Amino acid sequence: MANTTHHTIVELNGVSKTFANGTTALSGFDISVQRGDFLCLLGASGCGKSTVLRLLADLDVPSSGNVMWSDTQARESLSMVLQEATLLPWATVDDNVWMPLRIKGISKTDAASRIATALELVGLSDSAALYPRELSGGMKMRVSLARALVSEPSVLLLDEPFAALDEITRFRLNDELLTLRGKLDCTVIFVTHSVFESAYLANRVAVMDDMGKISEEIAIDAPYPRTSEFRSSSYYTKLCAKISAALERAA
Ligand SMILES: Nc1ncnc2c1ncn2[C@@H]1O[C@H](COP(=O)(O)OP(=O)(O)OP(=O)(O)O)[C@@H](O)[C@H]1O
Repeated sequence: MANTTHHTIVELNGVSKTFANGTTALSGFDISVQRGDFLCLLGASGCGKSTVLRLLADLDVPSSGNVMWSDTQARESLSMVLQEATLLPWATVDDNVWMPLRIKGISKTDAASRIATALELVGLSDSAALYPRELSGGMKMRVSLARALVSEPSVLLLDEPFAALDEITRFRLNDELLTLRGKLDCTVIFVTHSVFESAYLANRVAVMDDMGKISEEIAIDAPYPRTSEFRSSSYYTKLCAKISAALERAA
C-alpha cells in the first residue's frame, strides 16, 4: 500500500541529541513521516537509529530541534517493538500480550477479545497458555508483536525486531509484518541494518550517515503486497544495489 494521502503525521526538524557523556547521536536530523508510510531507517551501528525511535516514542528529548506531531491521535496511539522480545518469563503468552492493557487498568476479561485478535494476527492463537521458555525465537518475537498490536496502534516503531533470527524466520516475519500492516492500516517506522530487509519492506528508505543525519532517501515504487517474486525481481536486485551504494557513501 503506497502512501497516496501525503498527510504528515510527524516531522523531526534539525534534531540533535548529545548525551550527558558528550556522545552526539544525532545532528541536524530531518524527516517527515506521512500517514501510511513504511519508512526504514538504515545505517551503520551507532549512527543514531534507535535514538530517533526513542525521541518519537517520547522516551527521550532532543538537545535541540523539534519533534512535531501534527497528528496527536497518532502520537497517542503508538507502539514500539524492540530487538529483544523482552517477555515476562513468569507470564503466559496471553498474559504478556495483555500487559499494555493491564497497565491501563483493563481487566483480562475486558481485554480478552483484543488479546485473541492480536494473537490471531500473529498466528499464535493456539499458544496462548504457553510460557516464553516454551517458545522459539520467532514465536517470542510474534508475541512481542502481538503485545504491540493489542493496543491497536496507528504508528508502529520497530527497532531491528528480527535481527537475532535466522534468515528463513526473518523472511517469514517480514511477510507477516507486511500482511499485518495491510490489515491494520498503520504507519511503520522500522530500524534495520539490512539493505535486503529495507528494500523488501519499505516504501521509503532513509539512509543515515555516521554524523547522525539522513544522507539520502530512496523511494521504493513497488506495490504491496510484496511476495517472493518481488524478492527475485530485477527491480529488487537493482534497488538493493542502489541502497548499498547509498550506505557506502554514507560511511
Ligand atoms: N543513553 C546514552 N548515553 C550515552 N550515549 C548513548 C546513549 N544512548 C545511545 N548512545 C550513543 O549514541 C550513539 C547512537 O546510539 P543508537 O543506539 O541510537 O545507535 P543505533 O544506530 O541504533 O545503533 P545499533 O544499530 O548498534 O543499535 C552511539 O554512539 C551510542 O553509544
